[in-house]
Amino acid sequence: MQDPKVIVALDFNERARCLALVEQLTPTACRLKIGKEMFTRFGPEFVRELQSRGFEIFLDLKFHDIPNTVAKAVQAAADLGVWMVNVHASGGRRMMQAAKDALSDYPNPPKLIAVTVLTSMQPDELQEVGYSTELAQQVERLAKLTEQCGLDGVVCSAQEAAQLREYLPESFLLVTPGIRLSHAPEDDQRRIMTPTDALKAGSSYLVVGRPITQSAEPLVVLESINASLAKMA
Ligand SMILES: O=C(O)c1cc(=O)[nH]c(=O)n1[C@@H]1O[C@H](COP(=O)(O)O)[C@@H](O)[C@H]1O
Repeated sequence: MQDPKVIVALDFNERARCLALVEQLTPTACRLKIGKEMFTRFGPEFVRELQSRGFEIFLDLKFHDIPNTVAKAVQAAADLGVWMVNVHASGGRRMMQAAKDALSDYPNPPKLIAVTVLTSMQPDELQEVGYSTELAQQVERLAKLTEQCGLDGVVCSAQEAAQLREYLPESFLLVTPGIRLSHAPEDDQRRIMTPTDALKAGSSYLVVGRPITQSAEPLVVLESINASLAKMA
């Protein structure tokens, strides 16, 4: 597969257990995501270890800080040679532009994307933290702002993908976590969708964690997702 659609979210507290899973996967079948848990425990060295096995890495640290701090953090991610890195769109225009500008001198910069509204959030929780906008409207607002700032795409739930695709070009990446196979538990996710529905709705990449990592047969699950997506091509 030239451009695998699945990004496997590696959220483990043990390096060895994580590597035992990674050994079953191949860079042609998926990319890998390292997030806050593993990066805080095992640091950049672990990212390099996975890269040395040929995997492209989405460094999911969701930077959200003052523009200068986020710009420097994004440069640190670029120096690490990751494929993708993210910030929170709610950090605002100046923060996102600073992050984008910080990558301008890199010949092959990571894809820079922004989180709109976390896929674990549901409408009442958004209201509770002070947003009076409808959830889908808030996603749309932040996606438009992200595009205006020149970033490569957004993280959103696949439930919003079709709506966003109405005015965002194919080249603008919609990276969608909250992917669940039918009948699987939603866990702490709230806005979920199956892999094929997500792709149909316009997702560019699917972030899949527990449905693969907690499965007794992770490779079988990954291969069956890839096969179902391939059928749609
Ligand atoms: O940026 C992300 O990757 C992300 C954004 C979001 O809105 N929701 C979300 O679940 N994620 C990440 O995607 C992964 C989803 O994992 P599972 O719920 O196990 O499939 C986790 O590593 C989350 O940190």
